[in-house]
Amino acid sequence: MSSREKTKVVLLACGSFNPITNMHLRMFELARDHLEDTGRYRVVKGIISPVGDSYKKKGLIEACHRLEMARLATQNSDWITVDDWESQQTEWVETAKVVRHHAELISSENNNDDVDTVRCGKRRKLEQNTIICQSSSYINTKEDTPHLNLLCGADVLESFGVPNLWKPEDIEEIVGRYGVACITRCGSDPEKFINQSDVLYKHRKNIYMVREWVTNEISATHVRRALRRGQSVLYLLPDPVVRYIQEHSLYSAESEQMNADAILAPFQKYTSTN
Ligand SMILES: Nc1ncnc2c1ncn2[C@@H]1O[C@H](COP(=O)(O)OP(=O)(O)OP(=O)(O)O)[C@@H](O)[C@H]1O
Ligand SMILES: NC(=O)c1ccc[n+]([C@@H]2O[C@H](COP(=O)(O)O)[C@@H](O)[C@H]2O)c1
Repeated sequence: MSSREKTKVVLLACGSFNPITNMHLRMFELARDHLEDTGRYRVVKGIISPVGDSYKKKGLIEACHRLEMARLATQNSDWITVDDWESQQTEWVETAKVVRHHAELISSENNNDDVDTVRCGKRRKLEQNTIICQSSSYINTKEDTPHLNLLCGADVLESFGVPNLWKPEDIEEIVGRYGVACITRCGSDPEKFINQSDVLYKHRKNIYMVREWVTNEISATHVRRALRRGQSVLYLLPDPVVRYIQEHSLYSAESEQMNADAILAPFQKYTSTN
């Protein structure tokens, strides 16, 4: 399959990134390798979308710091970017809505590309939604619009089963319409979980299981704990992130108590309507 025939994919990771770790970055590399190894996909972009402060997770520090650390971590990447749309919303945004927002952006950007291709006067043939621009031998089709996949760890997939955490229609939309690239994580058994869930089993072909053979339990929770105890976090996080944390004295016993008495936004939202 030539690279032009491959489906373009954008990987979107939603999470706390409190703080961003090397494992978060590695997830993107693993998923890109896995998808491209199939010979059917070309991963064109990775997006990191830190959750907003109104998510109310215990120990969640301000989004401005989490965003800045994510930006520092990806400053040398030529394909992973950070997006602040989600974190700028006044209320917590369901992941399905975040995915939809980015899918719409990608679609509108791609449609603009079509218009530009036509406007540049190089259009030779318009056939079955296919615009062939001969001078650059660039073929742009409606099918060429990159497809969005949610990138997550197996714990997020398994959290779909937690009562009042996810709306069933959101799970259906994320898995059925977009698809998920899921990185294995110690202590999780995503294949078993998929088999036990009717909706995940129905859409199992849209779930790309990405195995991390070098089992790696770098977690943001562990990093925050080490920081509270004055232990080194070097090599767990990108160096500029370590420096940023030191400069701003982030992550203390006090910051870990943030939202300690709050109810996580999805529970607040879905429990009260039941
Ligand atoms: N070691 C890991 N292996 C696989 N996936 C991971 C790993 N660490 C984080 N992820 C994934 O990265 C995404 C963003 O993670 P997020 O920051 O929300 O949680 P986290 O890193 O598990 O942090 P915390 O420890 O604070 O819960 C999630 O999809 C999560 O599953
Ligand atoms: N119903 C939902 O859309 C829903 C529920 C729980 C977590 N999430 C998202 O999952 C991500 C990871 O959350 P945790 O850091 O709590 O694992 C966050 O971006 C959060 O917004 C979404």
